This record gives sequence, structure tokens and C-alpha cells, in this order.
Amino acid sequence: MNDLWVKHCGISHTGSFKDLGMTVLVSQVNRLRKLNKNLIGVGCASTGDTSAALSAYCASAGIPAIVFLPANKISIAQLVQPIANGAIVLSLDTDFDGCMRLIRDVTEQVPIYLANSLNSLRLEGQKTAAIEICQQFDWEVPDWVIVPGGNLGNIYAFYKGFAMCRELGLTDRIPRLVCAQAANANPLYLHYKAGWKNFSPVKAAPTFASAIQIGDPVSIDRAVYALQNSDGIVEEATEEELMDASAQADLTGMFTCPHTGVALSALINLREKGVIARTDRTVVVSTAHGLKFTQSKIAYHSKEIPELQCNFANPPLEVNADLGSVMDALRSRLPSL
Ligand SMILES: N[C@@H](CCOP(=O)(O)O)C(=O)O
Repeated sequence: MNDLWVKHCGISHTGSFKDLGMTVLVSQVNRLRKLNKNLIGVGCASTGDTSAALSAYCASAGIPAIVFLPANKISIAQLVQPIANGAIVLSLDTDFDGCMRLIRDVTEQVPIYLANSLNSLRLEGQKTAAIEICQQFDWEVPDWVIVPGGNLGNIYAFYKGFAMCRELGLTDRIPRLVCAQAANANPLYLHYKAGWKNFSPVKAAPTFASAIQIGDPVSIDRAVYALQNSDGIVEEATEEELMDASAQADLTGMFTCPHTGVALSALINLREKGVIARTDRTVVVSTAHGLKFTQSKIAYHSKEIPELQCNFANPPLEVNADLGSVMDALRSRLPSL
């Protein structure tokens, strides 16, 4: 492709796009508390990125953060972020959907402000990524924007940003949106394939794209609206596809998260099907920093994932510390030596 772009939203304070919305939300809670509104803290359910952003901004504002995490289902880097920022961290023996149900119940009973993306303040912040894309292309709208989707607030936030630019007359159209899901956690994909009839949540299976391991997304209706109004598409990616795509992207110098791998796999699939043309201006949204996901990257490059080929693995060479062995190792990788 000759007009392919990656919009990096993970090179930010806590390493994911969640910072864009959370700074808006926590600022508003800060204001409400200063107006003596009874809010004892801010809470969320999370697969790791929302909790990191919430904890950081709450710590900065001096507001208690309460995060519900599915035990053993997020990366160590993501787990340590709220711990280090002093949040109240509940590691729960359930999945994300279970955590989400619990935090909704809790926030209905006590004055803890809910920070997940069903709160429109989050979306107002996140939509700025779409506005930035338009601005960065000098207000020319790309043909396609591909966004990984789990709880599905972000695909709607992108739609909102693009729709706002069009309404303000800054742009003349909105791009076609693609929501990319992991095949192991694909309720939106199944809904799309069924012609948007009768949405059913799924039990999300483990995926390396752990931040989108969600079977009952809270923003399902908004996501459907965004896709229907942007002539959108939903694609899915297998574990092999998403890990390979992420590793392939890293070979260009990026350091992508597995969710970006999902979006890149969707692009590859849609190119192969002829839906996206070689010359289409296409933006793939990279949602988090790859350094949050080093465990899965190490497993991939060590070829320690039995069910995957790990086609782009680059394991380190174990070499004796003598000149002959070192030269042999270099010759094995540099034929011209
Ligand atoms: N991937 C998310 C899941 C929660 O989504 P949200 O956008 O509703 O907060 C996470 O990082 O926790």
C-alpha cells in the first residue's frame, strides 16, 4: 500500500489512548468535588488500560481511584500501574464482563463515579484522536480508519470526532470505519455477520489481545450506530494472525501492542478480499504501547506458544563467548560476511 498510516495513541502518559478520555473525566470529577458534590472516588472495571489511566489522573488530582480487574487476565505492566499510583485495586476471580457488572452495581449504591466509556466524558476526550487525524491530513479525510474494539466506546468516539469535523464544515465526509476484533472475543463481529439482528453477548475466550477480551461490550449500541453511519465493516483476527501482524509491524521499527496487531490483521484480510484498495488512504489506530505487553512478545519470539507458528519470531542466538563462535553466529545471519 502506498498511503498507509498508523495513528499512535499509545505513546502517552500511561501508554494507551485511554489517557485522552480520562483526563477529561477526572478533571470534571475534580471540579464537581470542588463544588462539594459528594463523590468519594472514581471507579472502573478494566482490562488494564482504563485502570492505568484512571489511577494516574486520580493520583495527580488527589482523588481515590477504585479499579476492578479480572485476576490473572491483564499484563504485569498494566497491573503494576494502578498499584504504583496508589489506587484501591480489587483483583477479582471473574472476567472483564463480571468486573463490569460489579462496578455498575457498586456505583449505583455508593457515590463512586463510574469512569468506563459508557460515560460520555470519556468519549469527548477520545474523539480528539479523530480530529487530530483530520488535522494531520490537512482536513482531507482518509478513506478508511481501522480501530480495535473491545468494550466499543472507542469506535464510537472516532465516529463522533469525524462527524463533528464534518458538521463544522472542516471536512466534507467521514471515513469508512472498520472495527477489528479478536476472533476469541468477537461479539460485534458475529452481530455484524448476522445483519445486525438480535445482539447476543459471548463468553470471551483468552486472547493475546487481552485488553479487548470482552464478550458483553457496554457500548454495543453506539458501536452499531457508528458503523451503520460510516458504511463500516467489522473484521476479526485469529491469535496467529494478530501476533504475526504485530511482529511484522515491529520489523518496521514500531513496537506494537497485540490490539494493534488485531487492527493490522483486519487490514491484511480486507486487502486480500479486495475491500481496501492498494491506493486507499488508510489509518490503522494503534491503541497502546507495546511495552505493556512484553510477556506475550517474549513468548512469541521464543516460539513458546505451542499452538502458533510464530512466523516472524526472532529468537536471540545463544552463542559461546569466543571469537570463533561469534563469527559463526554472525555468518549464519549475514550471508555476505
Ligand atoms: N480495554 C478497556 C476495557 C474497558 O473499556 P472502557 O473504555 O469502557 O473503559 C480497558 O483498558 O480497561
